[in-house]
Amino acid sequence: MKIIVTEKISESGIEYLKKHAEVDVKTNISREELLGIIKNYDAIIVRSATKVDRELIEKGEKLKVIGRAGNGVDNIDVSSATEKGILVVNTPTGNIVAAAELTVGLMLAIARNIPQAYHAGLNGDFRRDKFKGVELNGKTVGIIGFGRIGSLVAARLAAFNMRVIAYDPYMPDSRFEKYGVEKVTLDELLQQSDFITIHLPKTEETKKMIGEKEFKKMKKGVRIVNAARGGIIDEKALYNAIKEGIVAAAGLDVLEVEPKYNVERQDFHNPLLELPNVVFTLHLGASTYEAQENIGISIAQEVISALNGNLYGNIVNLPGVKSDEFSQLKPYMRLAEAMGALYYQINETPVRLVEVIYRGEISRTNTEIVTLYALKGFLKPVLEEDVSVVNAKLRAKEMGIEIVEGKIEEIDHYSSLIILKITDTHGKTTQFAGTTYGEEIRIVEYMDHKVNFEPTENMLFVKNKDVPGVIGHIGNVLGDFGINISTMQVSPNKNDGTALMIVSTDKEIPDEAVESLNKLNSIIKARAVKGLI
Ligand SMILES: NC(=O)c1ccc[n+]([C@@H]2O[C@H](COP(=O)([O-])OP(=O)(O)OC[C@H]3O[C@@H](n4cnc5c(N)ncnc54)[C@H](O)[C@@H]3O)[C@@H](O)[C@H]2O)c1
Ligand SMILES: O=C(O)CC[C@@H](O)C(=O)O
Repeated sequence: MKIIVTEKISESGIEYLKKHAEVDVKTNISREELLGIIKNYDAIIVRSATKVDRELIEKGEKLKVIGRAGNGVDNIDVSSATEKGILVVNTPTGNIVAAAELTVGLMLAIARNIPQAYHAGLNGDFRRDKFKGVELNGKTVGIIGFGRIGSLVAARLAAFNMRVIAYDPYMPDSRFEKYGVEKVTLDELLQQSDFITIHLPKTEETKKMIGEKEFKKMKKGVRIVNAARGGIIDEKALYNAIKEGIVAAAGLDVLEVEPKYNVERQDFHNPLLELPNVVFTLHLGASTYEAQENIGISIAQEVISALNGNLYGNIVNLPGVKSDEFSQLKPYMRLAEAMGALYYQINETPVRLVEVIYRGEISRTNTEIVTLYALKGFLKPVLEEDVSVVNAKLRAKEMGIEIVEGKIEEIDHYSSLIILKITDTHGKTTQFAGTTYGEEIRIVEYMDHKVNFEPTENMLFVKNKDVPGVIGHIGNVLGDFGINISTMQVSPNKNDGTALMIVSTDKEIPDEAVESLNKLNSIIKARAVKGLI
C-alpha cells in the first residue's frame, strides 16, 4: 500500500503509517505535481490546505481512502469520493479543545486589543489610552453552531461570568440544558449579543450566513469571532459593518481565501487585514502540540484501518459504526452481500424496489451498514466499475431503485433473520432470507423454497421436474467438465411437481456446462452463480 501525506502531521503518525505502508511525505508539493502522481497512491492524507477536489479524485485511479488530519472536510469533495467508492476518514475530536481555546483567546484579544498593544509597544508607541478594552464579565455571548466546539466554548465562557446564548436548530433542547445555555433564534442572538462566535461547518446553507442583513440586526459595538471556516461570514459585509461601526472588532482564525501557510513571503491581500480592529491568526485553531499529536496518530490509524477494510471509526461517508459493533455485524454483512449477489445472477428484469428487513435480535442493532452490503452484493453482477459499500446506495438510486429498510422485533423461528425482498419493474417479487450461526452464514429461504445452505464461491441452482434420475444427470454433465460436487440439497415443491436443487461445486461452472444442463428434458432452468463469498 502506498500513502502520500501532503501536509505536516506528527512524527508519531508518520512512524505508524510507515509500519504498515510505503509512505511519501511531500509537504511542499504543487497542485500540478500532485495531480501527476496521485495515480500511484492508495491513500492520501491532508490537512486543510490541500484541495481534494473532483479532478484530483478522478486522477487517483488507485485511491481507496482520503484521510483528513483534522475536522472540517470542506476541502474534500466528499460527493465525488463517495461516487468513486473512496472512503473519507477524519479525526473530528482531536483538535476541538485547541479550537475552543483559540476562540477564547481571540475573544480576549479583541476585547482587550492585546495584539494591537503588543505591536504598538514593539514600534515604540506607548500610548495605552488607545487600547482601552471591554470586559467579558456580565456580557452576552452568542454562539452560532452548538456542536462539539461551540459547547466547549460555552463551558469556558460561562467561567468568565458571561450570559451564554446559542443558536443551533439541529440540536435538541437537552443539549442546551446540559450546558446551562439559553436556546435562541438567530435573530434573538444577533440582537442580544455583545460577542458573537461562529462554530458551524461550511455548507451550502451556512455559506455567507452572516451577511449585510445579519450585521444590520446586531448591537452596535458587537465583537465577532470566527474560528470555524472562512466564508461563513460574508467578508465584504463584515468589512462594511466594521467601517460603519456596527462591529467594534473581529477575531478571525480563518478567511474565505487563505494564504499559503508556511510560506514566508507571498502576494496575499485581504482588505479585512488592513483594518486595525481585525485580528487574524493564520488558521491556528488546531495548531497545538497536543492536538497535532492526537490528530497525527489518529489519522494514521484511521487510514490504515480503512485500507484494511475495517469500515468503522470516523468514516465521513458511511454510517457510523463502532469497532465492536462492526465485528458483531460481520457475519450479517457477508450474508447480506451473498443474498444480494444472487438476484441478478438468476434474474434479468430491472428492479424498482429493494427491501431489507431485519427480524428478531438483529433488528435492535444499527443495521444501516448491513443494508449497504446487501446493495453492494446486489449491484456487483451488473455494474462494470467496482461497486463498494461507499457508493452502493448512490448507484442504486441512480438506477431508479428505491431502498427500504424494515425492522420487525418479534422473533420467528430464527433468533435473527435478514429478509431481502426485491421487486422488479413488472411488480414481481423475489425473496431470499438468511441467518447466521456464530460466524457461519446460511440462506434459509430461496424464492418460496425453505432451504438451508451455505453460500459458496461456485454454485448451481436448478429448477427441475421432480422425477427420478435428475441428480444423476446433473452429476454426469458436471463430471464431463471435470467439476466435483461438494454439496447438494433438494427442495421439492409438492404442489407443482417441481424441485429446486442447490449445488456447490469445487470449480467455476462454465457456460457450456449450464447450456448442456438446460438442454436436458428434466431440467426447467439451470443457473450458475458465482462469488457469493
Ligand atoms: N480553526 C480551526 O483550526 C478549526 C479546528 C477545528 C474545527 N474547525 C471548524 O469548526 C467548525 C465547528 O466544528 P465542530 O467540531 O464543533 O462541528 P460540529 O459538527 O460538532 O458542530 C457544528 C454544529 O453546527 C450546527 N449547524 C449546522 N448547520 C447549522 C445552521 N445552518 N445553523 C445553525 N447551526 C448549524 C450543527 O447542528 C452542529 O451542532 C467546523 O467548521 C470545523 O471545520 C476549525
Ligand atoms: O489542519 C489544520 O491545521 C486546520 C484544521 C481545522 O481547520 C479543522 O477543521 O480540523
